[in-house]
Formats: sequence, structure tokens, C-alpha cells
Amino acid sequence: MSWKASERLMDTIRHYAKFPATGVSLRQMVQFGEKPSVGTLFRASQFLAEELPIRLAHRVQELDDLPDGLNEMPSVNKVKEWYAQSFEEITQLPRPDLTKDVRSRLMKPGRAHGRSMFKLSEATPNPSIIEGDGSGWGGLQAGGNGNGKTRSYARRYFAMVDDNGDWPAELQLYNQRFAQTLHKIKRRHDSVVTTMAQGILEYKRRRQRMQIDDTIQSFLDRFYMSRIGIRMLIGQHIALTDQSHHRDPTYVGVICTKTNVQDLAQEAIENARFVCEDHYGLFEAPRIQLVCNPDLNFMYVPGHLSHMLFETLKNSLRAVVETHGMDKQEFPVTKVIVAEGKEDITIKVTDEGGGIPRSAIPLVWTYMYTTVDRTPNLDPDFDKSDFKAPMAGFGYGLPISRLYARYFGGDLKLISMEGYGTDVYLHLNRLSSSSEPLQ
Ligand SMILES: Nc1ncnc2c1ncn2[C@@H]1O[C@H](COP(=O)(O)OP(=O)(O)OP(=O)(O)O)[C@@H](O)[C@H]1O
Repeated sequence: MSWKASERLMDTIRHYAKFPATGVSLRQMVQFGEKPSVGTLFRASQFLAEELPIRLAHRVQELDDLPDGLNEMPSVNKVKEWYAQSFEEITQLPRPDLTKDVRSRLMKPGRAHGRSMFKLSEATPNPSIIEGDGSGWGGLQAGGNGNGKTRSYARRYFAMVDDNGDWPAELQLYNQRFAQTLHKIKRRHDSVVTTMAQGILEYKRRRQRMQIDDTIQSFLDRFYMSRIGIRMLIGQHIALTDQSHHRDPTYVGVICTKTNVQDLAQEAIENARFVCEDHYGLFEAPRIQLVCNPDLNFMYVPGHLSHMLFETLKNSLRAVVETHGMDKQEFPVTKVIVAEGKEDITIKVTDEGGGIPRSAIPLVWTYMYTTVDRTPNLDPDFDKSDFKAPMAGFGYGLPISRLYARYFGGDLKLISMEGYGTDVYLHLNRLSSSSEPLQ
């Protein structure tokens, strides 16, 4: 790798890291509707052009400050450079000069077409931003065309703007270029989880540690949670910008306003059983029974839900096969029960896979805890797609799934009866107005 962060860039990063991140709720993310206008997208780009560097800067700083030599591990450094490089790409992207007229149109609220708008909570005001330079851009950027003065109106994620009349071509062009940059960044960060895992392995080997301590555990929780948020905002923005092909009208970006739980659960069951058959060379994987109202729909990110279900089901199937023996004719059936409440949709996965000893329960939430004998090779290409995983092996399945659940205000809980089986409760918050958890 030839790219290296300069001291000047690191200074800018340290400056951005002083600002708090601004949370965005699922509800705010869907306010764009199916096809946002050029002006509305441009406003979102303005917000992200500041918000993403702030979030990236926090991570660079935190990676830099990791204790006990963890910050010196080659893979940890590699991840840090990716964050710094992405920071630079966003902050250096040339921005269009806006005429006074365009600026005021961008500031004028538009009308929602025939539908009532959700009431929006204000974004966290940024104390370091001074009102009034009129450039239409916030003033955080030290490089690029930032002129040193600042204003605050751009610090809002969703704002429907006045769309009467055409927007100048530069706006559209900028939106496209911004989305392309985000796309490149998203790809760069595809293998962050495995590369960080590699970094932790390097550290464990160097320090001869069996487990990671609480500081590192909570760092990883924060780090991966932040990654989910960054990828959510990036993925959402790319999907909203790309309006070239006809999309399902129930989708707003990567959010589906009518995520059908039964369909998704059925698909996750099939995938987990397939992986299980493949891994153990079974003619037929243990069966899984699904109890779910077929009409149950709610607003969620299908990709996240698939991931959580697939991970927990895989764990159950593995436990069932390993407890009862691979050559067993008939395995006990794992049950998936979906309950619909006003607040939560809860999915319970009940298996008869022998459970987990009580002393090991806290460990299942730690990164790198697994009962797989040999952790598979950490192939950097392994998680090129966000939601693919082998049968088992890194000890990331449960902690990462819990982060996905918590990201939108839900949770993941596990209760075991050692000697019998395990119940996993996946709570999904259906109100979805909770803001992102930011540390
Ligand atoms: N349903 C279950 N029954 C019994 N043990 C389980 C169950 N779910 C998880 N475990 C235990 O918890 C450990 C950690 O699970 P986790 O999903 O985090 O990692 P993993 O499955 O080992 O690897 P991967 O990162 O590929 O998911 C497993 O290795 C297993 O020992």
C-alpha cells in the first residue's frame, strides 16, 4: 500500500474528531420517499459531506489511541489508513459554487407531495459552527474550498427543498460524483471486520493473551456499531442517488417500509440449512419450524434482519448437529416463533442443541470467542459482501448481530438450559424513531 496519511491530514482529522456525530433515525432516513429530487439529495449530500468525515475522524483517533500496543498491529494500522483515506476523499471532493438564488432555494422548504410529513427532530447543534458565511457549506473543512467561516443550516440530514423549476446541472453532477465517492469508500471498507479481527489475532499472539479485556471489547463494540451506522448512511445515499432502474415502491434506499418477516425468515432458514448441509456433508439438515403471521410487515432494513436470523439459525443448527451426532437419522426440530407487539416484533429461536454452560454465557458476546477448534483462515476477501459467512469460526456472529439489533433500538438476548438447548430472543423495535446509538 502506497497511500499514507500526511501530518496535515492527521491535523484535519483531529479537528473533525472534536465534533460530535449527529444521529439519524430510521424514520428520518425514509422521509426522502422513493425518488428524492436533485435539491433534496444535494442537501443530504451536504449533510453527509460533513457527518461522514466527523464519524471517520472519531474512528481514526480511537484506532490511534488503542492501548497496550494494539494500535501498532499491522492490520489495525491498515484499517486506520483506510479510514483516513476515506476521510480525505470526502473532504477533498470539489464542491460546486452555488449562486445566491440556488442557495436560497435550497434553504426554502418544499411541500410534501400529498402526504403528511413526519415531524423531524432537530439535528444536534454544532457549537463550533458559526452562522452566516452563505457559502451553503458548513465550515469544518480545512482543505477543499472551505473558506474558514461557517454556518449551521447544512447540518440537517433530511430537508425537502423547494423544487419548483430546474436545478443547475452542477448539482446533479455533484450528487453523482458524491455517490461514486461513497461507493468507492464502501468497497474499501468491505473487509474492515476481518482485518480488525486479524489485528486482534496479531495482538493476542504478540501478547500471549487468550481473551481480550473489557477496554478492547467495548472499543470493538463502539467501532463496529459506528461502522454499521456509517455503512447505513452510505448505502442509503447510494441507493437514493441511483434512480436509474425501476425499484420496488416499498423501498426507500435500502430500507423496506413493508419488510415481510415470514418471507425473510423462510429465506434465512433455507440458507442456514443449506450451509449446514454443505458444511457437515449431510443429506438433510435438521428441520426448522416457523410460526409467523404471513401478513406481518414492518419498516426495517431487510439486509440487517437476514443477517441476524441467518447467524442465530446457523448457531442452532451447528449445536443440534454437534450435540446429537452427524449420523443421527432424525434431529430435534428448531422452532422460530414470531410475536407481534405494539412496541416490538420479537423472534424467538428455540433449539435443542445442548445449551451453553452458564459460565460461558458472558463469553459468547465477546469478539473472537468461539468453540470452533480451528478458526478458519482470515481471507481478506471473505466478507466482501456484507452478509455472508461460513458455518462458524470467528466468534463474531452473536456480538455483531446484537449490534445490528441495537442499532435500530432493538436487542438480542440469549437464555440457555445447559444439557438441553438455547433460546435466542431477537427484539426488533417497530417504532423506529429512536436515534442511532452514538458514542
Ligand atoms: N444456539 C446455540 N447453542 C449452543 N451454543 C451456541 C449457540 N449459539 C452460540 N453458541 C456458542 O457461542 C459461540 C459463539 O457464537 P458466535 O455466533 O458468536 O460465533 P461462532 O458461531 O463460533 O462463529 P461465527 O463468527 O462464524 O458466527 C459458538 O462458538 C458456540 O459455542
